[in-house]
Amino acid sequence: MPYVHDTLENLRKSSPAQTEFYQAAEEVLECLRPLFQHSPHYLDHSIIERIVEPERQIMFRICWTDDDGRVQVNKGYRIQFNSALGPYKGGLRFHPSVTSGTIKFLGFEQIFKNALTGLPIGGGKGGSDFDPKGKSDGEIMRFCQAFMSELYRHIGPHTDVPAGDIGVGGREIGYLYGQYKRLTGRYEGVLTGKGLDWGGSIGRKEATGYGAVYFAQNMLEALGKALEGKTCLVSGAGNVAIYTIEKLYEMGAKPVTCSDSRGTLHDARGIDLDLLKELKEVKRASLEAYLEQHPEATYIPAGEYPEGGHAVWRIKADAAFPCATQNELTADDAQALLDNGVYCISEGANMPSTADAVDRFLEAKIAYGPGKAANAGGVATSQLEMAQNSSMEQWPLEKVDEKLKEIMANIHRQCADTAEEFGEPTNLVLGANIAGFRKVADAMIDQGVV
Ligand SMILES: NC(=O)C1=CN([C@@H]2O[C@H](COP(=O)(O)OP(=O)(O)OC[C@H]3O[C@@H](n4cnc5c(N)ncnc54)[C@H](OP(=O)(O)O)[C@@H]3O)[C@@H](O)[C@H]2O)C=CC1
Ligand SMILES: O=C(O)CCC(=O)C(=O)O
Repeated sequence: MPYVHDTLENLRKSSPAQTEFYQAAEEVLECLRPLFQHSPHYLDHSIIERIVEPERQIMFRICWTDDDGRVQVNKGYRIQFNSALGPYKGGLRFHPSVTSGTIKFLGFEQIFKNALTGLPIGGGKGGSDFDPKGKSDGEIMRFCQAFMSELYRHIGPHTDVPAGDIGVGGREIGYLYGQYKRLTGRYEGVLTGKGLDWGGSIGRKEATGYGAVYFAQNMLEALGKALEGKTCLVSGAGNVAIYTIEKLYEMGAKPVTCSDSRGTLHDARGIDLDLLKELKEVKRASLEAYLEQHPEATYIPAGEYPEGGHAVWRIKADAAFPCATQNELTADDAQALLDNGVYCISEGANMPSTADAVDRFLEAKIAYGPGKAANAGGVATSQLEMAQNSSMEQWPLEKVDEKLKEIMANIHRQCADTAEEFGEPTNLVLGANIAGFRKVADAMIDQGVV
């Protein structure tokens, strides 16, 4: 199919250093080949050339003062990728590894993820190369205020609604919101993930992790299995990992690992969730401190596997939940998981498996839920927060959780039905990409050449 090949070639030339974006685009476009055979009109409308090009990219300088009185400078980004289905929606990532390519890949994935939710939200993403680690509360606040001093010009409750991602949680959303309010004088739903007393939705903090577990449950139910009694591997120790672990316990499963950038924690009796929350949400400490209360657990420092593999994926289990970051799970890790009998993978993180790892899972025909489907519960609940803000309401947990369950079941059904329609019933990557693309592409055609 020359169109797919040519578009990828052009991207390779026009985005030379954006390897993660290229990886994400290649996966989506390769999955679309059977769709174009069946529906060539998408090619006549040049949808693939248009969909890989962001509608707008904003890059800006952030100057802030550290606790020693020195002026620090960081880069800020917001990408407004596609608004065919609604206002741009997607998180902000603060991490030293962030480049324009990182934000571009995340924004691209967000288009299809948001489409799969069935809610009226377009795709966007943003962030900075600012490193929150080791910074005081005052430094975090001054950085967030400086970041918002530029961002506020580009966002609004009906244009672009940012939220959290790596390095951006409730504390940062609070400082960002305060500065938006100061600059604009408006109290409105311009960010999601807000505090529950000032416009936040009950259940948003938990939603990405809970949603990834609901997605796993949907995949297992289709196979006549359940999560109850299963041993589970979780990577990461942040927002998504913590609430994945919480929901796994509620489902009667046993999560035995979590990890951070320094290493992996393995507690064969099950991770002590209260202690994990205290270490990560309150003290912002390293996982090693867990051993002070649980000396029988093991801590494996990162770098143990010289070929780039990760200890968290080398432990015998039934299901795995990658919840840390992109490309954290390599082909060797995938093989180790398969060799150890893992038959269900639900991705809480965005693009955590390398392309080769995804191929191994698809070849093995295990239950594999790609991030853009499995972790969509977070952004979906953000849209529920927007709906509550618009109507000046706050819904009870039961209502939010019921909707989240329904949305995740719907996403699973769409992915599975579309995979079936295109003759690969176990391939939810194909199903997610075609189902998400079709919604956005149809809306783009309806709205003309803009
Ligand atoms: N928050 C949300 O609602 C959503 C998040 N996601 C995705 O989920 C993933 C996790 O996000 P979230 O939990 O919010 O972020 P947090 O910042 O809360 O946690 C991130 C976790 O991942 C670890 N981590 C980050 N980068 C690396 C790295 N390069 N190597 C090893 N470990 C790393 C961190 O360890 P350390 O603290 O040591 O850096 C930390 O434990 C990301 O891929 C994000 O895009 C997807 C959908 C929604
Ligand atoms: O809640 C949101 O708006 C976005 C969450 C997010 O960044 C993601 O889905 O990757």
